[in-house]
Amino acid sequence: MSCMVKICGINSEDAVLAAMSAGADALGYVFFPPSPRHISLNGAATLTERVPDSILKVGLFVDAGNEAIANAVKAGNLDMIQLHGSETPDRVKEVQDVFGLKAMKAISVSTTKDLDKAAKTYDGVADFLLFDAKPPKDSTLPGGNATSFDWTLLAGREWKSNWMLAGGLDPDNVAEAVEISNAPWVDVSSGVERTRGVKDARKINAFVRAAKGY
Ligand SMILES: O=C(O)c1ccccc1N[C@@H]1O[C@H](COP(=O)(O)O)[C@@H](O)[C@H]1O
Repeated sequence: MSCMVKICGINSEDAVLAAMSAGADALGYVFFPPSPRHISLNGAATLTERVPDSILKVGLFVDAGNEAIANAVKAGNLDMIQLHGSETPDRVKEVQDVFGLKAMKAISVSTTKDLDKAAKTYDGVADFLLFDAKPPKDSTLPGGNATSFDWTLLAGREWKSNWMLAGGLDPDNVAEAVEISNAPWVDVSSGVERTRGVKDARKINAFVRAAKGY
C-alpha cells in the first residue's frame, strides 16, 4: 500500500520545508480569503520559489474568476488548479483551456448518489477528481473542515480521471483510508495542523510516511 500525497494549506516556509523533506508529491496553496490558510500573491511567490519541478504546485480556488486565477498562477508558477466551489463541467474545461494547466474538481460526497453524479458530469473532463466530505452545516468553508465520509463508497469504483481522497484524513487514519478506498492520491490539510491554519512538521512527516507505507 503506497500512494501519492498532497499537503494542502501551505502557508509558511516551515510547512514548505516539512512537506518537501517528508516526500510530499504535491503542495496546495489556498487562494480563498475566508480560509485561515489563505495566502497573498506575495506569499505565493515566496512559498513556491524553492519547490522543485518534481513536486506539483496546486492552487485552490472557490468559484474564482479568471483574473484572480491568472494572478495566482503567475505569482506561484502553479501547475494545477483545484476548483473547490460549484464550478460546472464547462467551467472546468474553460479553466483548462484558458490556463493550459491541469484542473482538479472537488466533489462533495455523502452517499453513493454523489459519486454516480460525478461519474456522469466531471469524470473524464477534470484531470483529477477530489473526493471530499460535504461540509458540516455550521461551516463557512466548502472544504478544509476535518470531516470525513464513508471510504467504502469508493471501493471497487473505476474512474477515467485520476483522483484524490480528502476529508478528515490524518496520520492515524490515512493508511486505513487508502486500504479501503484504493486511492491513488490523498490530500490533507487539517490533519497535519497544530492549531487551525498552522501546519505541524511532525504531523506532516508522520502523514506522508503512513500514506506511503514506510
Ligand atoms: O483548506 C482550506 O482552508 C479549504 C478552503 C476551502 C476549500 C477547500 C479547502 N481545503 C481542502 O479541503 C479538503 C479537506 O481538507 P481537510 O484535510 O479535511 O482539512 C482538502 O482537499 C483541502 O485541499
